[in-house]
Amino acid sequence: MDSLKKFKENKLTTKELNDFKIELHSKYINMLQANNDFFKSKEEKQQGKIDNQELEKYKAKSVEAKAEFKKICGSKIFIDNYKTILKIYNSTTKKNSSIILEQAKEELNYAKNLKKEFKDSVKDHGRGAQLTKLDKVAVKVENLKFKYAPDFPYALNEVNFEINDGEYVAVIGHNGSGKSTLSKILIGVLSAQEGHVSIYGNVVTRDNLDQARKFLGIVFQNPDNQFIGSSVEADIAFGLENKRVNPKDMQKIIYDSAKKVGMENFLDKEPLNLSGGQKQRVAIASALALNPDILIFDEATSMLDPKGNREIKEIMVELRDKMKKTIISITHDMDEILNADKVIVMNAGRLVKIGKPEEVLKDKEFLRGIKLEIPFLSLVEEALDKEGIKIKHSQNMDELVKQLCK
Ligand SMILES: Nc1ncnc2c1ncn2[C@@H]1O[C@H](COP(=O)(O)OP(=O)(O)OP(=O)(O)O)[C@@H](O)[C@H]1O
Repeated sequence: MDSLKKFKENKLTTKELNDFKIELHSKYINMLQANNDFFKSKEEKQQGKIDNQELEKYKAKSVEAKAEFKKICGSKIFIDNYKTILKIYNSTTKKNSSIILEQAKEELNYAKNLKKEFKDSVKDHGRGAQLTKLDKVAVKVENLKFKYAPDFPYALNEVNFEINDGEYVAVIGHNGSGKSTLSKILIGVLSAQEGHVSIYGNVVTRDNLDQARKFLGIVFQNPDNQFIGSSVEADIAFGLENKRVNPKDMQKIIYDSAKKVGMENFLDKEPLNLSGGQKQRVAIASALALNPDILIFDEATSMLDPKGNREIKEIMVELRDKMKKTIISITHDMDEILNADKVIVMNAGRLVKIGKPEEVLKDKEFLRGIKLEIPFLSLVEEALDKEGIKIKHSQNMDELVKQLCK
């Protein structure tokens, strides 16, 4: 049988491969969560809040989650497929002419590496990229198209945008508009079928993905499942240890990163006893320790109470203003767009608007039409405008009040 035919018979479909990557990601997150719950229950047991039986339940859940993660890493559909493809690939003599086979090997190699990389992708960014900055544009997305499977509709369709170095960009859109898909592509969990992502002028490919990721720090939605260490200090240290940072330098890096988010007095605290906002601050400190240029906040405020939500938004602004970081915030929270330099509006997989917040907010009917809520502040500005009171766009209520009281 020729190798192409053999390959076609053995190939994972796009859908199977994408499902595998997503499942792997989700099992990994579950494992972290269960691990944290177990840590927390140990402390609660010491404090006499729960009994041994309860503690054992948490332990069992954590063991189960670890086993599930291991299971998916070694899942038959994946390993068998990978081995078969490799065997066919290795036995074929006309490697150069067999482009499909070459692509298949790459694709499967990539998926295989994911299990190694996932630990890193959560904690381990910005470790001094080896790729050179070739451009002032931090992130450029060109004609990006992505489908979860060939017969599915496009989850992303001809998406184009640029994010300049030092810019704060909010990506908004109703459920199903493509925000999560875009974020998964930016952090390299999924790869687009068409189009490119460039980071500082480097087109991201499978070969340089790991290096390109070093420019990125990521803060996820759920503050609880981003911890690995048993104290704030250990947690921030985790990524540094992985990068084999000289232990002599670590103390200072940990302290400085914690200080940037106002957590320097919490270094010996157990992360799970912190508030949601504080946990997210530690997650930001862990990312900052590796000095990434770009920070992606993936719905990072959505599980926080109003205080935590405010804290994190303020930190995002500070990171841009004081540390000149590029901020990409993928969010449901329309209020957040007021802080941004640029807003990207997604709808049904397409980028439907891009511009400064005041430009995007001009067309309120359009935003309402794609089921987006207008920020309260803009409604106030609109009402004032109708009364003939002209004011500049404000980022928050304090600014608005100041303008009115001038
Ligand atoms: N794993 C998947 N398999 C198949 N289709 C998917 C998968 N994940 C998302 N989709 C589809 O892709 C499209 C974009 O979804 P996506 O999750 O990126 O949107 P979103 O804007 O992040 O939505 P939400 O705010 O609800 O998270 C939707 O039509 C969705 O149904």
